[in-house]
Amino acid sequence: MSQAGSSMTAATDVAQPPRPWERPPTEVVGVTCTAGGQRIRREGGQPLIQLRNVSKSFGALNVLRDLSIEIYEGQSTVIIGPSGTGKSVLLKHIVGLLQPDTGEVWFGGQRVDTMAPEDLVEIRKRIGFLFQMSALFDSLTVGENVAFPLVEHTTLTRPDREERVDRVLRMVGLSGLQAKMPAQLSGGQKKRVSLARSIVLGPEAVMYDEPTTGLDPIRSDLINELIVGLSTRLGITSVIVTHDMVSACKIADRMVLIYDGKIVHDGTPESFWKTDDELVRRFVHGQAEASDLELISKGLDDGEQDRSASKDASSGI
Ligand SMILES: Nc1ncnc2c1ncn2[C@@H]1O[C@H](COP(=O)(O)OP(=O)(O)OP(=O)(O)O)[C@@H](O)[C@H]1O
Repeated sequence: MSQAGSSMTAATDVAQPPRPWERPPTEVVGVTCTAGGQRIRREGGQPLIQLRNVSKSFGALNVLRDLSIEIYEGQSTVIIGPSGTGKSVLLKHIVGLLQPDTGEVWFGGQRVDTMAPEDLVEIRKRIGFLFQMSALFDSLTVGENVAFPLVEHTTLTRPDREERVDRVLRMVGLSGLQAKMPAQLSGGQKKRVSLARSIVLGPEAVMYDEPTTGLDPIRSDLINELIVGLSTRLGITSVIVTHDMVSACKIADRMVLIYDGKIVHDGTPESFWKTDDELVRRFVHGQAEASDLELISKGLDDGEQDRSASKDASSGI
């Protein structure tokens, strides 16, 4: 009895840790940006891609708001931001899959958004696009999937195509899988086949839309290494949309945070972890906003009360 009494006293004396929304805003929690290791964040060359004052709405939804950005040759630029903030929409503007309501999009000194469809085909040969889903043709073999852009856009002979397919499959660590069907591959292998297809035409730039989504940490790391390798060894300009902060730290020479259709922070990954900007800190540390946490907490309180009320009712109290 006395023991129970003293432990109760001790429990009330112990200072309780602050609840998540009570944490001081400047407190650093979660990961730091060490995933890049010894990687040197590279300066880019000339601007290869430019969005100038781009605005884009879908009905009443304003997605991009007067957004301007220059993406530099040879650099890996990682775009981060909350879901639905327009990151994929931005990538689609670069390859001419979407046109801005106002503003301009340029690639390699050519204006993309007003380009005739036949010229756009030429631009798209210079830009690889790795979609969120692997988007492989299920009825074609791995080799046929990777060769597809060569059949569509080149006059290479079959042996030359096969030689090129072999080469890119070797680059992504999948040589010998030409005859497999996509259904026989793991998620990570499908991504790599898709990446091989994106680079088979020898593009100057590759757009990656959430390349590691759905992959385990080891397979994600393999994709990250490939992205870094393609950029540092082949000089491919990369634009990567991701929610994965570990990947972002590893891949990025430059990171850009889009919030509410605008760029709110732009710099090296390290600058994101050092900044005092509350919005940026919450995003990179994966901290929900206090107002959302309070709402969830209130909802859980209600749920708890409902549960104990229904337990009381079923036990006849
Ligand atoms: N073709 C379209 N027609 C109508 N609405 C669209 C279209 N494309 C995108 N949107 C809307 O624009 C908003 C931004 O979409 P987007 O895919 O760019 O978001 P995101 O930042 O990439 O999000 P996530 O991180 O969840 O992938 C979303 O609300 C989406 O529903």
